[in-house]
Amino acid sequence: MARKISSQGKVTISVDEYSSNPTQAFTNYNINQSRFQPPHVHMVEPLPYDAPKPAGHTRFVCVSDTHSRTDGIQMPFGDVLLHTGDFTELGLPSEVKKFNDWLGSLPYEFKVVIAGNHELTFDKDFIAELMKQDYYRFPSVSKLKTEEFDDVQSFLTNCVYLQDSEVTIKGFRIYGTPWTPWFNGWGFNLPRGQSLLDKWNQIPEDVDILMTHGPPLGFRDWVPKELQRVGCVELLNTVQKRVRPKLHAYGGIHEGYGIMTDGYTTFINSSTCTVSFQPTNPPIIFDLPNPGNS
Ligand SMILES: Nc1nc2c(ncn2[C@@H]2O[C@H](COP(=O)(O)O)[C@@H](O)[C@H]2O)c(=O)[nH]1
Ligand SMILES: [Mn+2]
Ligand SMILES: [Mn+2]
Repeated sequence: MARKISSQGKVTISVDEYSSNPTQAFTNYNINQSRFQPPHVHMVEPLPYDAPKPAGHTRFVCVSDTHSRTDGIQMPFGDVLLHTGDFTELGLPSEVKKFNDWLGSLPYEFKVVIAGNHELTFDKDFIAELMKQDYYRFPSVSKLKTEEFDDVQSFLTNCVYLQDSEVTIKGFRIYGTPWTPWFNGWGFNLPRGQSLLDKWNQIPEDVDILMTHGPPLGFRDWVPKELQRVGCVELLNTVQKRVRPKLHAYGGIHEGYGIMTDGYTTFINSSTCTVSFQPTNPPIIFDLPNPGNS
């Protein structure tokens, strides 16, 4: 059982027995708990850009994984931009500045951004380790001088940058966190299981919108070339059993672009880039009723 309720009614998530094998966890949850079955769980058609925004709603524009390829993206009308990481290829200061200029050119009232595994310079422990190594896995990063990237977050002047932190915008509590399951040793990678769960445990209850870089298990997390699900099992349990946001926005798995619901939370994988890094998937818009509007 991946969830416990304390005498104070607080839900505690524990590490799932199949945490390290998400494909197996998916099968187990499906067979034993019908966790991914209709009618509650299903795909959702994206809202057309010309759909009128209902009164008393805020329109969110979700993008992710733009990977320094923003030039041709047609941005729709909306109120709040949510970018869920991998806005660069390597987190180079020049890329971050270019991304920030692009943000500055967009008309949204608010813009909220998290990092992904490609924002190497944003992960201070990762970059410190990289600088110690005498072989050059990422030559253009390794040749940077520390003072060029030390304060890289400060280049993001045209957005709110979240890193294991939250902001309230238009009454919505929005929490953002960049961590993803270890894959090829990039930034913000952690082993599946307790290490990632420790990060998810920092997400407060009552968050309206959760921004992560990668997907939870079972919701737009399929990697066709490997016939595998790669979403985080502990993230799924945290979202469905403890935090229960209205919107979970992410990217990370480019092939998983699309929208699903479990009947309560809407899951949006808005990866702009395809698996071959072509920036052809359009931003996804989503309307939420303003908090306090009944
Ligand atoms: N089998 C896995 N494949 C993964 C995982 N994370 C990412 N990927 C694959 O790489 C691309 C691009 O990701 P990026 O972070 O380099 O932009 C993604 O679309 C997947 O095909 C993983 O954890 N396991
Ligand atoms: Mn990516
Ligand atoms: Mn990524």
